[in-house]
Amino acid sequence: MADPNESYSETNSAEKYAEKYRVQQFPAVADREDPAYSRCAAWVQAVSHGFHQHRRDDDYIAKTLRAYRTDHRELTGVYINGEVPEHAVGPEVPVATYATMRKSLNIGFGRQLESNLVTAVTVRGTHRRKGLLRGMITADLAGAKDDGLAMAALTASEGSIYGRFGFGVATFERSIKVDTGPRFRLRGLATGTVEVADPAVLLDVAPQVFDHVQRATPGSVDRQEYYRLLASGAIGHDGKPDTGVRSALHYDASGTPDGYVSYRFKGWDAKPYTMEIVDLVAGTNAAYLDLWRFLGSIDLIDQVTWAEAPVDDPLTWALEDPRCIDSSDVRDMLWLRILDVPAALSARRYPVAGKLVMEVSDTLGMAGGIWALESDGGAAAAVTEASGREPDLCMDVADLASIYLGAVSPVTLTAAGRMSEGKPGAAFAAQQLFAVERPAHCLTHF
Ligand SMILES: CC(=O)SCCNC(=O)CCNC(=O)[C@H](O)C(C)(C)COP(=O)(O)OP(=O)(O)OC[C@H]1O[C@@H](n2cnc3c(N)ncnc32)[C@H](O)[C@@H]1OP(=O)(O)O
Repeated sequence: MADPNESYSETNSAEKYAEKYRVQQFPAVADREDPAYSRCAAWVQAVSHGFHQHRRDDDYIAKTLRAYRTDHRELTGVYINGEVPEHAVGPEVPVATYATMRKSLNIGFGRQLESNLVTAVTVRGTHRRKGLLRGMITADLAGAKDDGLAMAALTASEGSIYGRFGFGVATFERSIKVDTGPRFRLRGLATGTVEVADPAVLLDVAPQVFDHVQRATPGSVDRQEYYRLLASGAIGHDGKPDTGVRSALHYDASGTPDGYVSYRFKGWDAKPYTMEIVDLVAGTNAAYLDLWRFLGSIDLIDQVTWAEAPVDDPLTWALEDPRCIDSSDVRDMLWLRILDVPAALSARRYPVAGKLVMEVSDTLGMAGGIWALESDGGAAAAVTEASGREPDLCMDVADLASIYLGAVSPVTLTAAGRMSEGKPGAAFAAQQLFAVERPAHCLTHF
């Protein structure tokens, strides 16, 4: 990794504040006897503060750091140099936090690209807008590129923060409420079996089932340890075991689990009576529909809600009455940042034959240039440096990230004035080149 202090001091605002702050980067430590544990514990408290959550107790911190350790998270903290005012939070608590872990991203047709996942970005309100985020993120992206990674990814708290750092929205999600009353009927018949299971089995089964999704779904990001804990009820959003979580498994014809749903009853005070999906992971089309058949059949329940539903959802087309779905809050989900354009383009498979010369601009100066992409419509694609050639399509690196998984159309980005065509029809050609085999969707928040 690049030295965070070095890149940090390269930015103007950082130079100004270099004397006031110091940046430390360290791995997550889970052993309470380790002298570095308390630094990690203070870091977790700072993240909770940054996201307006409760102060964390020792148990929560221990569980969190165990999960972080499993994911090999690297933590960054920015600390005040010297004294803090009397009674203020101590200098051992960072004023800014940032973390990374490395996981696979499915980039279409089963191909996986190791990516730098950015998470837990916070800057204490009393130190905001002094360039602390800019310092941390530019150092980290440069370090990830130096390590040979072509891609960084994050999920954003606000849509206005990360475009300036070259991130573009690459997948979407929506919230749905599904009326499971008498009009809920799916076309066709169940092909597998669904059975209720002890949620604890998901500690083992959830990662196995998710692996099917990871291999089959463009846009999917391999999951962090937290998810199997969440799905099994071992940890709720407050860090305590969630005894309200229930689960059901879907079995294929051979009796192997290939899907699961974790869900929670919202209580007799919440009308209409509602089952809330905690996690729904289906490795096959059949598992997905059968799990919905099961959810639609739960007695005494009027509706099922899911906050992480796909936008292009087979459920809509499987329902005899698609208006059973009340959909809201369609929103950006996965943001990508291409660190190395030729490496990212070469990693992809393109479903049609074609040639495209792309000019990519990058205000951070990391990944700009002109490249020619030539695909034979099969497994092979050549990406060559093409400085001096007339580009067919010009774009910012954030827009290339948006079209990379096929979920955003270059035709739309051209209409929006974000891309420009040097050759008429180039945006449509790019749309066909960047298409993937099924709609991109990411079930992993991080
Ligand atoms: C991947 C994740 O973890 S997403 C979670 C992000 N964190 C949060 O939302 C928690 C609450 N917010 C915060 O902690 C902070 O306000 C942060 C992290 C969003 C920004 O940190 P800061 O140190 O204030 O940002 P910094 O000073 O480096 O600003 C860099 C640039 O981004 C801009 N910027 C920063 N935050 C925002 C924002 N919320 N909306 C719009 N622009 C922003 C700044 O104006 C600045 O622009 P410029 O360089 O063109 O002048």
